[in-house]
Amino acid sequence: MEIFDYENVLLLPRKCRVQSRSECDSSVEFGGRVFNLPVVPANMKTVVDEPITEWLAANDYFYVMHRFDLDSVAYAKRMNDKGLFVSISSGVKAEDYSVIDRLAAEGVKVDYITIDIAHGHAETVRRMIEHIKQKLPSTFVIAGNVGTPEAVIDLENWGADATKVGIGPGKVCITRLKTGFGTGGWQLSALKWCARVATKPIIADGGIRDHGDIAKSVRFGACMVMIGSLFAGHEESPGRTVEVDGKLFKEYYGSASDFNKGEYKHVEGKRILEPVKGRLADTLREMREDVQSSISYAGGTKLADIRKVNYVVLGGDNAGEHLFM
Ligand SMILES: NC(=O)C1=CN([C@@H]2O[C@H](COP(=O)(O)OP(=O)(O)OC[C@H]3O[C@@H](n4cnc5c(N)ncnc54)[C@H](OP(=O)(O)O)[C@@H]3O)[C@@H](O)[C@H]2O)C=CC1
Ligand SMILES: Nc1nc2c(ncn2[C@@H]2O[C@H](COP(=O)(O)O)[C@@H](O)[C@H]2O)c(=O)[nH]1
Repeated sequence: MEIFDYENVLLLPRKCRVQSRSECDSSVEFGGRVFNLPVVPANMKTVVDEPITEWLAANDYFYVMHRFDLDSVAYAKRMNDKGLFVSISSGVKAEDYSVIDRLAAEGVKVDYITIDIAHGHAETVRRMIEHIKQKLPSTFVIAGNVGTPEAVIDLENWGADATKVGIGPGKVCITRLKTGFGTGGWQLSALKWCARVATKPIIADGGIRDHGDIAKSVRFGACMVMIGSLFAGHEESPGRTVEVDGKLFKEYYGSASDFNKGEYKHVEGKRILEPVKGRLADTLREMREDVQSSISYAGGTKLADIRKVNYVVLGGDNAGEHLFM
């Protein structure tokens, strides 16, 4: 099996078919809606909050609200009242079942639910998928996180409408160090491996360091790409602003860090500082331009055309050119 990651793969251009990159369509259909970009900010407390998710929904970007210190039912109702689509997160504990029950009992419309736990290839996730499908049958269910084809096959068979792939590639992740497991360091080839068996959309989650990594994720099978660190350092990001030597930073911490959990138990995340880098809308505009450019290099006009390109693996035992997946 080939092992590679974002930093040692490059995609190969094909003859250009457009006169301007503005002709390239970066939009993606996901769960019955069309979004401007195949990109979603991570459902983490230092990445999204209510105002950011409102802005994303109102401007045709996909979002997943986090589930920490939040009344998800009240949040979903507020989004309903504003006429915005609802996309929330769920765990698998008793309190998460009661959230689903309340949403159903109170008739709250929920468009997307992401079941998001550390080790998503688990019977607990199977039971939660079944519960959501029974109580909220029209809700699109995303389940994860996983890192193997076996897990993708199981989650799909258990009723998930999409799976989220990535165990440990995140910038504030320490799962690899604490447990010895994960896809950190080979996330892109793990994605490729999972996409080969998937029959439903995959969200590639974690490890994106540059905008070009979005096109690489699409090339290797992602329909959507979840990003934390690249979004965490904006002026409106919810993380605390910290000044160091006259420079402004935003706090970015893992959902499984003691900073998020409030205690040091089963900690698999850390805290870092991200330099403040302007407004979120400007980054999204630049990402869109970069993805449009990626599509043009792929010799295409739409996102799916990126899937057709060849690639090279730079350095290491797997180095060489690859004609197809
Ligand atoms: N993508 C990634 O690499 C990772 C992401 N995270 C993120 O951190 C957040 C918190 O995750 P998590 O702690 O799972 O959520 P929760 O604290 O909601 O825990 C979910 C449930 O799963 C159990 N659980 C968690 N990990 C394992 C495991 N390895 N084996 C068996 N049971 C487990 C927990 O029990 P108990 O705590 O008693 O074991 C708990 O009952 C999530 O948003 C998650 O996505 C966390 C780690 C890795
Ligand atoms: N192992 C851990 N992974 C975590 C934790 N908190 C979040 N995450 C994952 O990271 C991505 C974001 O990755 P990035 O490289 O874009 O910054 C996020 O979507 C989660 O899947 C954690 O505490 N431990």
